[in-house]
Amino acid sequence: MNPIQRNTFPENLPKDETKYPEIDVFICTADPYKEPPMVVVNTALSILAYDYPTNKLSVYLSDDGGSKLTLFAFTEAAKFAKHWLPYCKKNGILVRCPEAYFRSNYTCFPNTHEIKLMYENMKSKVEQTVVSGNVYTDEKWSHIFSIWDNQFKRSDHPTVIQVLLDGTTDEDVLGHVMPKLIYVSREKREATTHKNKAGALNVLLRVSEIMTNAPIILTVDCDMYSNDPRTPLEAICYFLDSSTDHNIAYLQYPQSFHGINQDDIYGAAFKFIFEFNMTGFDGLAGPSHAGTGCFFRRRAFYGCPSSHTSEQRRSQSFLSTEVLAQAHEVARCNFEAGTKWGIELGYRYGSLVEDLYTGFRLQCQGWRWCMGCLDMAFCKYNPFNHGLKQLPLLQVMCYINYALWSIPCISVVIYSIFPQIALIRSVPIFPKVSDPWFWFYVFSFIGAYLQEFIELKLMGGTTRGWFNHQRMWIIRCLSSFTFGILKYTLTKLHISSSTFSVTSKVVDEEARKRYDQGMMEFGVESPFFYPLSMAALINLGAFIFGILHFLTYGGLQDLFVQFFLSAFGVVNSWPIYEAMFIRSDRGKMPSKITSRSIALACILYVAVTLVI
Ligand SMILES: O=c1ccn([C@@H]2O[C@H](COP(=O)(O)OP(=O)(O)O[C@H]3O[C@H](CO)[C@@H](O)[C@H](O)[C@H]3O)[C@@H](O)[C@H]2O)c(=O)[nH]1
Ligand SMILES: [Mn+2]
Repeated sequence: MNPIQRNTFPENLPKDETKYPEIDVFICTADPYKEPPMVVVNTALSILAYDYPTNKLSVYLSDDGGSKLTLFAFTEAAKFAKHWLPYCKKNGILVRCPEAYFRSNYTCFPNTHEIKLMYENMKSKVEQTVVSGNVYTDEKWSHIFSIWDNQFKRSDHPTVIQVLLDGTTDEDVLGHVMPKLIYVSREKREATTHKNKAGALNVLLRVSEIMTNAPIILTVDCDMYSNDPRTPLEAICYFLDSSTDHNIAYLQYPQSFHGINQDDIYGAAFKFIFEFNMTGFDGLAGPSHAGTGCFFRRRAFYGCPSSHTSEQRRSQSFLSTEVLAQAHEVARCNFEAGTKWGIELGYRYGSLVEDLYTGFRLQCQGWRWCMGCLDMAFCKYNPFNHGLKQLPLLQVMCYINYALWSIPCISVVIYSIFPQIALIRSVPIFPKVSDPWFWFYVFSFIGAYLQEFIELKLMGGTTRGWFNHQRMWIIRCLSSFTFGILKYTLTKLHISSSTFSVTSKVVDEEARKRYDQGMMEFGVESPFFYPLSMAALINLGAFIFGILHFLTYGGLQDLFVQFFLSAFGVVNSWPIYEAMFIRSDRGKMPSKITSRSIALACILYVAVTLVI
């Protein structure tokens, strides 16, 4: 209704940098094999190298993988940072994630080659360590790995907190103070639940409060490097500007994905969310929170805008034994028992999409700006009930749109199977072409698709990109959304439990090449493919039947809508037919899935025909 585009003018910030607020940055990682430590290190380096007073910047790494491999990678990163930071700052480098920088078309400076060599040495050292699983390190660091004894398990271990750059004695090669870098792996015990990412962030909230207590917090996923070193300066423009609302709880940067192929075959850029929905949300009560790339006011986590928390500086050095002991204490796994953490304090629990949910709850408290979605739709503080009491109606509708994101899959499943089977049985179920109601279907179909097309075009998308986007939506409905709803139902019936399964960030070079050529991957034996390939087969059968019907009896007046749906299904299923019957590369559909899908499609057909 009232989309907002914003601009900042960091050049107008006070010249006196001592007036800038301190920033605590939280990076989360959870698995050294799905999230290779080098990916995490690159993200951290892009942030350590920010153009921001280094004595005001502290980077905390939360390692839910409890991995000495990740810690080792960070000890190496701390050493490399001493060269990387001055290199970037002196030469005004824009991309400060070394991997992305060295992959780009970079300009050569006198020591570029030397730095590149250093980076590559570090990379191969870390990658070899990950493969071997054995850490060999210099004397300076070796003692910090002793905690990984035989008893130390990923799901059962004490808290580990290691200060890797302390902000005082650690200087870069030019003698400048470095930002602080702190590794935190919270205590894990098998008997306690750990609340996934929200739990990890709440531990970092408490640990950082004890150690540095910066009033501004930035949260980042481990694979989301920062692509602009001036980001924190832009962010503080909002927090320091006395003319803006003091109730700004958070400032969400859009996620932008690298490595997406030309026509985005997986519809993975989520431009709708970041370019369209966010600006619209902003015109209401503020954007939704998207998990990563978000600056928060620390006090937003502690209550309503009017409530006050301690923002005073601590007198003790953050390296003192007392401070470290306290930090260990608040990272204990049963620290939250009986407290309001996760309910009224910090990141809110109860949804696998802690980001959307926490943002929504913060806005409900009066803060401005800003299978889990279903948790959010049906929990105590759902948008319908809780939201309507606190937020404008349109804002609530935006959240309902996200909360019920997966529900349209019910109609997609129905529309991809039943009209087609009815077509094969020559049973008309939609109005004939001559019936005025036929135009209702034409209008709905064209209306929905044209709107999406225009919006994607306005965002600079290609026509193929739009086609892929709509195809992926159908694919998601027939796979992840359907399974998501099933899983949610089973969880609510206590037949199954919900878990946060971390997305793998490992790049398979062969699959990468296929992706660049625009080929989809079906190469794993995933049950997700069954509904998809069954629907593809049923649509193909119906389409062939429709053609035969037309050739034998002429006109398809009565069955036109059904024929159109199956033709549309066939066009959308093309990559699935290729994967089932034509391709021979490793990304093709496993033959077991193909044969089972054929059998299941036949069974479904017979079962439905017995009913209609
Ligand atoms: O127990 C856990 C589980 C996950 N993570 C971290 O959470 C982040 C996101 O996990 P990922 O597997 O990459 O999930 P995505 O679905 O890609 O993440 C999107 O969706 C999440 C849930 O809405 C948001 O938290 C993320 O910011 C957003 O990028 C990663 O850095 C993980 O290391 C933890 O720290 N602890
Ligand atoms: Mn992710």
